[in-house]
Amino acid sequence: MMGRARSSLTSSTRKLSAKESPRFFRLSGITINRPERRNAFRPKTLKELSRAFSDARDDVSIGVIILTGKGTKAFCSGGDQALRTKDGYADPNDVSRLNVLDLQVQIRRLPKPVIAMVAGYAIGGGHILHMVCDLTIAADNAIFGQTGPKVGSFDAGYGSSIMSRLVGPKKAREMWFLARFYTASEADKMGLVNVVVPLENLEQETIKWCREILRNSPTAIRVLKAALNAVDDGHAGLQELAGDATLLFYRTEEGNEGKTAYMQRRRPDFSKFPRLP
Ligand SMILES: CC(C)(COP(=O)(O)OP(=O)(O)OC[C@H]1O[C@@H](n2cnc3c(N)ncnc32)[C@H](O)[C@@H]1OP(=O)(O)O)[C@@H](O)C(=O)NCCC(=O)NCCSC(=O)c1cc(O)c2ccccc2c1O
Repeated sequence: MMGRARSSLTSSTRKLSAKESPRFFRLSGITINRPERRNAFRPKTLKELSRAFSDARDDVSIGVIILTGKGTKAFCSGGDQALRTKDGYADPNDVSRLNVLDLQVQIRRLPKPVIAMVAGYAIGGGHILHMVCDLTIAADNAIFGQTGPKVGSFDAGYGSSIMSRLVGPKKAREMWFLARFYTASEADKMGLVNVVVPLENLEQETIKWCREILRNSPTAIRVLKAALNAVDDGHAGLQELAGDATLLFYRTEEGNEGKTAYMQRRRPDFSKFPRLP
């Protein structure tokens, strides 16, 4: 699969072939690498994931990010229950927190599309990670579900609200209250995923979707992601969208005139800029 290995995570960038890849058309693959634990995440895993997402965000040559799990048995089985404490999750000799919540916010607000590439189980906190991604490409062996009420946990944040948006309030109640597992084809019918493909085609299909996105305007996609999240994310969503407006303004002559005038100790001259209808 994608990239070079680190201890519990692989994070790498993968260039498309020169023919189809102008300089700015690249995708980044981030892999949770604990297949022996069905890719359950530890706090350390989450810190590494956060760093990898941050690197991919800051790399202006990266247009799309793929999040996946190592192997074909699981995308992610949620928080490592062996590291669960009374205050959250903790690596040995570290503080306890529910640190996956920070990663969910990071993915949600990252101004590039994040695609979950799911083979095998996407369960518990792992199921929520795929839901906060912008798109989900699922293999036909994928299985989706929450276990919270069975293992004494729940995610009443994005794990509930985004799910309800995706599958509707009745089905979201079913997923959480009964804690059943759903096949890829059931998930497809429920609107939890974008497409289901044979396992052997999963990576190829995901890259195909990335290429289609990469052909389109990065600014349009950036603003659309912020806009599609804005209402649900309240002030934080508005801040993201508003940040995009400021970013675009900074790139205009009008925006630059204000800064230049300040630096040149003169009054700004905005007279030549139209008051658009
Ligand atoms: C995912 C499974 C259905 C897979 O079943 P399968 O039969 O294929 O594999 P095994 O059960 O034999 O698993 C192999 C091996 O991995 C270990 N393992 C698997 N998942 C975990 C896990 N989450 N934590 C620790 N260890 C795990 C398993 O014990 C086996 O080890 P051996 O030593 O026996 O070989 C099935 O594995 C399964 O149901 N797993 C548990 C799923 C689960 O309940 N996840 C936790 C949900 S709660 C959560 O994720 C969560 C996290 C947060 O950070 C939150 C933060 C804020 C709010 C809520 C949160 C939250 O709910």
